Amino acid sequence: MQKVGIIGVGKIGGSLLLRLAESGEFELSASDIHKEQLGAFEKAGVNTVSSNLEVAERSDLVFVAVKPWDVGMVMEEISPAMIPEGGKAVASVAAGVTISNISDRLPAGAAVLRVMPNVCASVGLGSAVVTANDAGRERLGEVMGIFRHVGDVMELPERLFDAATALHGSGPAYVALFADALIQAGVRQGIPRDVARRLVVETIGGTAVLLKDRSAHQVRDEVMTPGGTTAAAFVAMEKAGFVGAVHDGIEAATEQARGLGG
Ligand SMILES: NC(=O)C1=CN([C@@H]2O[C@H](COP(=O)(O)OP(=O)(O)OC[C@H]3O[C@@H](n4cnc5c(N)ncnc54)[C@H](OP(=O)(O)O)[C@@H]3O)[C@@H](O)[C@H]2O)C=CC1
Ligand SMILES: O=C(O)[C@@H]1CCC=N1
Repeated sequence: MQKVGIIGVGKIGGSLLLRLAESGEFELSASDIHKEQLGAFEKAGVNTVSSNLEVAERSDLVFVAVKPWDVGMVMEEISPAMIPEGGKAVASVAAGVTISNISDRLPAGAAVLRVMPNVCASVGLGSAVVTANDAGRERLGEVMGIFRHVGDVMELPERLFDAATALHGSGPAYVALFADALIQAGVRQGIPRDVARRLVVETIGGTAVLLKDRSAHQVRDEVMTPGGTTAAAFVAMEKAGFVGAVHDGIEAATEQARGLGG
C-alpha cells in the first residue's frame, strides 16, 4: 500500500485526506498543530501523529498543506527524513511558495513537487496542476494519480503556477461571488430568495456541463436571442466594466501569489 502523509488537515489537506481514506488504497498519516482537528480523520482510519517529522518518517509521499508562510518551518522540521536515498518525496499545495524556496530547506537532491488544487476537491470535482524539480519528476505520475481521486489533474510549468493559483485555485470564490450577485439581483426584481438561489445554483451547474464540450462563445450565442434580454444584459454589464474587472482580479491575485513566496 502506498504510504501517504498530510501535514495540515485544514480545508485542502483535510478534503484530500478524507477522499484518500474513503478509497481504502493508501496507508495514511496526518498531523496538524490543532490536535483537536485530527479526531475526525482518526475515525476514518488515518494514523494521526503529534509531530510533522513523524508524518514524513511514516510516508513515501508527504503533502504539505499549511499556509504559505508556515511552509518553511515545516520543511525544516521534516528535513531529517528527506535525504534523497530514503526514496521520499514532498509535495506542497501552498500558493506562491516555489520549488526553490522548498529545496533550500531540504537536503540537496530531495524530490520536491508543487500542486495547485482547489476547494472543489472536497466534493471530488476539483482541478489541480502539478510540477516537479528534476528529482521529483519520476513521482509526477504518482502525485497526479492521487489528485485524480479528487478531480481533474494536469501538468503545468512552474512559471505559470501563480497565474493558475489566481485562476482556478481562487476560482471557486469568484464563482460564488458571481452567484451571490445574481441571487441578490433576482431578489431585487422580486423573486423569493430561496427560489432565486435554486435557479442560480442549477444555472451554474448546468452551464458547467454545457461548457465541457462547447466554447464559452457558443454557449453565449445559443442563449443570446437577437434583440432579446441577454443582449441587453451584456451591454449593461460591459458598460459597468465586468470583463475588465475580471482581468484586474486575476492580475491582482497573480501578483499576490508572487509575493507569498517570500
Ligand atoms: N483554501 C483553498 O481553497 C486553497 C488553498 N491552497 C493552499 O493550501 C494551503 C492550505 O490552505 P487551507 O487548507 O485553506 O488552510 P487551512 O488553514 O484551512 O489549513 C491549514 C492547517 O494547517 C495548520 N498548521 C499551521 N501550521 C502548521 C504546522 N507548523 N504544522 C502542522 N499544521 C499546521 C493550520 O493551523 P492554523 O489555522 O493555526 O494556521 C490549519 O489547521 C495554503 O498554503 C493555501 O495557499 C491552495 C489551493 C486552494
Ligand atoms: O486565497 C488563497 O491564498 C488560497 C490560494 C488559492 C485559494 N486560496
